Amino acid sequence: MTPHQVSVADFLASFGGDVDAAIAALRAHHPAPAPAPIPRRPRRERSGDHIITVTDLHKTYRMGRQKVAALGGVSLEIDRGEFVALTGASGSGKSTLLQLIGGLDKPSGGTVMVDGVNIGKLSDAKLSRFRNRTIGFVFQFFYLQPFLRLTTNTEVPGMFARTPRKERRAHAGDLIEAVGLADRSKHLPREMSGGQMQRAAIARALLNRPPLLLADEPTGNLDSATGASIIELFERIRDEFGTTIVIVTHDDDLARRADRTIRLSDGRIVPEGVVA
Ligand SMILES: Nc1ncnc2c1ncn2[C@@H]1O[C@H](COP(=O)(O)OP(=O)(O)OP(=O)(O)O)[C@@H](O)[C@H]1O
Repeated sequence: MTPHQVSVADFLASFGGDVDAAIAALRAHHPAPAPAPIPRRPRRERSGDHIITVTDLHKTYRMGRQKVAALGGVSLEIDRGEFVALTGASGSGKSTLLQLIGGLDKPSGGTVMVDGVNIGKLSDAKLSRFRNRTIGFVFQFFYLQPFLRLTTNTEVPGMFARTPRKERRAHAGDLIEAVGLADRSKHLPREMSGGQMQRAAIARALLNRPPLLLADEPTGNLDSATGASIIELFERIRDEFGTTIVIVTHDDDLARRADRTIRLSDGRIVPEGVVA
């Protein structure tokens, strides 16, 4: 034994045999390293195969006599397989734009094409079928059914799509595993953490194998480490399933991870390179 080496027994004895005190002293001496920042992935080449084309989109909300112009002529294209972050100050129109792309609300003017379909031309029934097949939605507050266990919660979009029970159950199981919740499949939402509930909501959004995933502040209700794991999950989904992902976010870490950021200001897109 060199003069600098001390046996475990001697080391413990110097704490009067108190193991917890010895561990605390070791931790203080070697603090846990700070989590490594998530490396920035190289920006992808755009394919030019547009899954979303928005042209001169306007949205004005009317509240009695008052009019609020939420979007004032937005045009954009998003490629198949792209991961895009919509950013901008509060009230700049991000959620409104996401809702119009998802067919959850009607524009006051302009068109939205998703997967080759002009969604403004669809009847309500056709739009609802189209949405269920083509778009997965993820929200800040998860919106899981509180009384359904994880497997059944994940199956819900398949019930609306009339997918045979056996098939949708098997796919729900695969997705639950893919989002890292295999050991929680019998849990109710209240028996899961916020990060686990968001993973569950993401698994559910993917059940009908939609080519497009829209997420409104998906990390808004999570701490930063949990948020980072959700960002990684989105990247994996984009890479493994080729899903196009569009996210509204205030989270700079999340926006930096996207292939492209589209910034809104007062209901319009800020041209790249311009400081809003
Ligand atoms: N249902 C509504 N009725 C009336 N005005 C609305 C409605 N929804 C949004 N607005 C207004 O439209 C504008 C854009 O709102 P939107 O929610 O799209 O902004 P946002 O950028 O997503 O904001 P935040 O980051 O705060 O969520 C805001 O001025 C808002 O007050």
